[in-house]
Amino acid sequence: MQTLSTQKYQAFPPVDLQDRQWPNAVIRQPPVWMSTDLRDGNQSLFEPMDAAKKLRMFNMLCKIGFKEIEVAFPSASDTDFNFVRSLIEENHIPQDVTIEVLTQAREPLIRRTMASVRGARRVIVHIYNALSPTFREVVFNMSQAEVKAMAVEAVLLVKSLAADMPDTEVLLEYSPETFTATELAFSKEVCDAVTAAWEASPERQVIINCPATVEVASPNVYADQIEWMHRNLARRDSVILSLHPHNDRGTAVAATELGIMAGADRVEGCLFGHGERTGNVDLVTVALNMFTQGVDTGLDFSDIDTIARTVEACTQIDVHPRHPYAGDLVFTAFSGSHQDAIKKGFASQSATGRWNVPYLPIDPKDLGRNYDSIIRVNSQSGKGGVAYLMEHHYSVVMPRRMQVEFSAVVQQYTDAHGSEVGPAALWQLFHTHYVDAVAPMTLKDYQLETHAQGQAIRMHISVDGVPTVIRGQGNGPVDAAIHALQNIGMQVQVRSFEERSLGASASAAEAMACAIVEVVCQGRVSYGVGMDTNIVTASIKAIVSGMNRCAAAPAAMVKSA
Ligand SMILES: CC(=O)SCCNC(=O)CCNC(=O)[C@H](O)C(C)(C)COP(=O)(O)OP(=O)(O)OC[C@H]1O[C@@H](n2cnc3c(N)ncnc32)[C@H](O)[C@@H]1OP(=O)(O)O
Ligand SMILES: CC(C)C(=O)C(=O)O
Ligand SMILES: [Mg+2]
Repeated sequence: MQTLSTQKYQAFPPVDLQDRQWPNAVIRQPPVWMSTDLRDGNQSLFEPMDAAKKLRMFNMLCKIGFKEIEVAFPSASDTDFNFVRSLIEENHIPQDVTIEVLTQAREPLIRRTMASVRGARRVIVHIYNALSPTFREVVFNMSQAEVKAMAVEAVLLVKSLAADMPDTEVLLEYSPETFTATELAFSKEVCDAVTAAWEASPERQVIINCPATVEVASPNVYADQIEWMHRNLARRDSVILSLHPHNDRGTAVAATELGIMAGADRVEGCLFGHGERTGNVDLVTVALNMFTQGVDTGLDFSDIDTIARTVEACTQIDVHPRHPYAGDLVFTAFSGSHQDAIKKGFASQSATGRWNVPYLPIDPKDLGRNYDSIIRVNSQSGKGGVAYLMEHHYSVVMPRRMQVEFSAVVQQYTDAHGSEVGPAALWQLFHTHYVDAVAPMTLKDYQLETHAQGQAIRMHISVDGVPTVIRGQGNGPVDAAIHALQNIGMQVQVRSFEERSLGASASAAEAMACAIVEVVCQGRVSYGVGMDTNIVTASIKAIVSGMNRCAAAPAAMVKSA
């Protein structure tokens, strides 16, 4: 095996911030959200979105509630330029939404960018240049002063071009690209120069966006970097401090949350974490994390499935089934103890409305998802999940001991088949093992008569194919049937008896009565189930089913009386 050298990499140096405040902060307000799905998200697709997809995504972002949307890099292509033009000329931009456009800090690109937004009511012009030592040395071959001048000249150019567009309110955003890998003091120096060149004031704020262009350290380091900027930037009241985390280390969500705690006002990212390489921060997760802490985020993810399907259609990339909140499997519990706890949690929801269901940090209903997919049954499942599905889909409420008995049946099935068993297959198993347990004894028909002492029954049964008529009396039909069976020498008793009508969801069995009896027969105990439109017939069938199951039960499935 090849031994990799640890000399190749080095630890990121900690930020010198002795009295950091962010660890004690609590997020109580949402940040300003900015979606860059149509820019950073779009530049990283195999097939960038065409105009129709971009418009579909734009409309959805507006519907979710984003008020700032980076719609393009207009100098990159005619597609992007024309998309901005069409948004403006065809009046697609709601009054309360501000579009944003990105450009490198280069004169021709800035001019083209400004041309693209002519006529807009309000626009954020976003310029960037990389500040880190590697970029200064390797990409630009420039000194710190030259890189700083590049940023300032770009700001002055935007300012003068904006002055020629009196009908358009132009806001400035500046990003020191590669912020996380840049000396903090130098980032501040350039950002302060930008703020001054723009003549930012509390009434004319500038957005200073500090990107983790590449995530290079643990999220607490990003938080330190942001708090350092928050405390040291000049004219802080004239600055909207913004985050733009990427997810190279898989910690973009954490970095964003800590960055907000550290003083940031605004967050840029993409739905489901689309974006360059490992993606931008996932705004769905960040916002819903906040929502689960009681923060009103201003973003509406109450139909998360439609949002996910739309993003998939536009990006041609699937949302992972385990993606937080939106993945197909996130509201699914397979393992037995989880299913049991969730079932109990649902049953005990209090009137206070406070969500308190084990294993589920959010109510699936708040995302427009239903409970159907929550509990699924495979070989890791236990009685709780099986019982939940039978009750939820078919209104069959099994007594606890029956749950144990039936889950052993299901376990045998899943062990043999190795795959998930859905509600329909469970229903089939339930029929096979209980409702259809009609041998060796079968009930053909019966007649009941009411007497002063109670009821008399005459039952036509067959045992091992031999037809027999039996008779008995009792204080009710079930009691009479038991006596009829005992009268021919059958050792049978009913230990518990329950009946209920099956709900409308039991499609195959609408208006059916379901009787469940716990029968003791020949020293064995088993449950029997009878279903019929007539409640008495269902009860007698249940007794027969229980006796047949006692007769057939292998030793391992028999529980002693
Ligand atoms: C981190 C981010 O996501 S930044 C956004 C990145 N997005 C994109 O680049 C998508 C769209 N980009 C494009 O269409 C093109 O790259 C353009 C139009 C911006 C530029 O195209 P070109 O001029 O052909 O340059 P190219 O694509 O090779 O980019 C490299 C050039 O950009 C320069 N550059 C890179 N970043 C910046 C910057 N922020 N400001 C100024 N120049 C920059 C490099 O120094 C290099 O210049 P050089 O050719 O003089 O050495
Ligand atoms: C242009 C900037 C904001 C960017 O996308 C990045 O640094 O990741
Ligand atoms: Mg980016």
